[in-house]
Amino acid sequence: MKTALDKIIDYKREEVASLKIKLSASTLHSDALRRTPPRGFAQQMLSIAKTDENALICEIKRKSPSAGNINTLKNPILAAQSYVDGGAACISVLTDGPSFGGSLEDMIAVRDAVSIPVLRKDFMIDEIQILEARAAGADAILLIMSVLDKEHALSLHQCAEDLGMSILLEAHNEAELEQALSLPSPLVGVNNRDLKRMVTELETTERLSSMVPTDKLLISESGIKTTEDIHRLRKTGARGFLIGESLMKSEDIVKSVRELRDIK
Ligand SMILES: O=P(O)(O)OC[C@@H](O)[C@@H](O)c1c[nH]c2ccccc12
Repeated sequence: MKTALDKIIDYKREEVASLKIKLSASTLHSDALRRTPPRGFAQQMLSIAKTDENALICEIKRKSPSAGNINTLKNPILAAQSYVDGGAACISVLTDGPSFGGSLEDMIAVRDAVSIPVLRKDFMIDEIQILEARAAGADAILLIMSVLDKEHALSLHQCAEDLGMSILLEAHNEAELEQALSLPSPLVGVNNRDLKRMVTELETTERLSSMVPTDKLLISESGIKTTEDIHRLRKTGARGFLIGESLMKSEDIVKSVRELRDIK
């Protein structure tokens, strides 16, 4: 049986095919090169982590296959500004439409409104999506190891790096983490959510953390709700945290971000 993730990748292939009909890679490439250089996403994460503080990637997320509707969010800029005011290191914007209700326009609006680095969060399977991301201003992309073999991951990594972008590598199990660690990017995310089974367990970061060497930044992703969660995850050495749903549902986003950032 096809998992939700398989279905997403099926329609991503169609999206990529129609993007290639609509826009040529060379046009997107020159648009991407004409942009001012990316803001240093990795640099920002690493410099905060070095001070032993929590480097938060706060996410704009309208809905998801696991949670359903999260926040219909008329204006993603307001949430993004609250993330900045609360002390987020960086912002992630989900741009997938069918499953997450996002769009590239959301990312563009947020990137224009803030001065911290912004990640375009989508399911990257082709270089053209990376060119499109940079042409739209994105500073960083996510590469999900469970949908890419090593060679494919390496070529997408190279493409992003050539454009000066940062790369967040995502793993959910030992084999995926091994693959992520073989790539140059220092940003290694462990997703607590199993995208195939849609189960979220903070134990995932606890189990995998010992594999991550000290020259990489361990970023715990998904299912983080409370300061207790962060306190618990810090014991694994994680200093980066990717948080979406709980912040999108918060009544006072600035306060929530600040609390999650300050807890030790
Ligand atoms: O909303 P949460 O549980 O705080 O999770 C945020 C983020 O980790 C999650 O959106 C995510 C992590 N990796 C992904 C890959 C695709 C889509 C979504 C994701």
